[in-house]
Amino acid sequence: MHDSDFDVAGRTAIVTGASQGIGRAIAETLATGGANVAICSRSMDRVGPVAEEINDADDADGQAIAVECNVRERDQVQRLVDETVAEFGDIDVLVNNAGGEFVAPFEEISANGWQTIVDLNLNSTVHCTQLAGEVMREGSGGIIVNLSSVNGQHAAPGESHYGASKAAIIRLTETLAVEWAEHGIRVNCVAPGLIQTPGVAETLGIDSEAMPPREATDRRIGHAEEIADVVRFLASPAASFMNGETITAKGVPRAGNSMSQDLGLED
Ligand SMILES: CCCCCCCCC/C=C/C(=O)SCCNC(=O)CCNC(=O)[C@H](O)C(C)(C)COP(=O)(O)OP(=O)(O)OC[C@H]1O[C@@H](n2cnc3c(N)ncnc32)[C@H](O)[C@@H]1OP(=O)(O)O
Ligand SMILES: NC(=O)C1=CN([C@@H]2O[C@H](COP(=O)(O)OP(=O)(O)OC[C@H]3O[C@@H](n4cnc5c(N)ncnc54)[C@H](OP(=O)(O)O)[C@@H]3O)[C@@H](O)[C@H]2O)C=CC1
Repeated sequence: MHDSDFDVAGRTAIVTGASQGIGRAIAETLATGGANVAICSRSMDRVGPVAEEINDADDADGQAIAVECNVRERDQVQRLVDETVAEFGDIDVLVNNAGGEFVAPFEEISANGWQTIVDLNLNSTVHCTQLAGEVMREGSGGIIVNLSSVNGQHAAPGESHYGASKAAIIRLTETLAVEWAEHGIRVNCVAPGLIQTPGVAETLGIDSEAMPPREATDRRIGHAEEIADVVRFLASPAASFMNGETITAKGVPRAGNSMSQDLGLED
């Protein structure tokens, strides 16, 4: 009989942007599975309590450290990598989760506005992947999971900067899967549909109290934990034959951009 291996126990994972939302759920899920996690956000006041909560939790076997790091700044990413190695000895998994956007028509996005979103989503992924990847290449390989979006796969109005940066992440994932296979590094990607997070609540004003449970199969907005579980799969040996892939997680399959449908902007 085949014994499946979804185990992440004993691994060390960096999760960027983990003070709330999807990143926080990923950190909690990996730690519950026994992984040690190094989590970051721009503010120690916000990310520190998440690490404390993980370290205090009875059901999380893994340990957590919090690092203040703006992933748009390469020198700060280097410190995140160095502190992770100093604390846990190695980096097995990198989850490039930190990201964000504002919604605006293309003609109203200034040069700095465009640069900000590309830096936040794409260039931050480059910094983290190059610097953590160096540790992985010098060691015994590793696993990288990038966060794209259905907006990186399909067009949506007001999302030109975000969509372009998230589409680029998909192609970067595919390219690195080819380039770094010889180093024992797997690189995959998750493309979520609309997920209820504090960031989305802030951007779109969606009420988090009205969420149907995860078991519901109707048209609905997703839970952060439903993305975290996909990431945990990709971070485990069960995904050993997956490299360069993008897994879409958007609930009931529909053609086109599910987000605008979720928001009632399309049938
Ligand atoms: C069909 C429907 C589907 C709708 C589909 C909806 C999809 C939702 C999917 C969700 C995806 C997510 O990532 S959810 C998570 C999203 N949540 C967040 O991103 C919340 C956090 N947001 C932020 O921190 C900010 O919004 C963000 C801009 C990203 C970073 O802020 P910063 O302080 O670094 O930057 P700022 O200095 O404020 O701004 C930098 C430049 O950007 C410009 N800028 C900032 N906000 C702007 C705005 N609303 N409109 C125009 N321009 C803007 C500023 O004017 C500046 O340019 P100049 O004036 O020229 O200097
Ligand atoms: N929610 C959704 O519907 C979807 C989300 N995604 C993607 O999933 C990821 C997470 O989204 P979501 O959880 O909704 O986002 P949130 O806005 O809820 O959380 C974003 C997290 O990233 C951190 N962060 C933001 N900027 C930086 C930075 N420069 N450096 C370090 N940390 C940063 C924030 O912490 P702090 O403010 O403390 O710095 C926070 O912890 C993003 O890449 C997003 O694009 C993709 C598709 C859909």
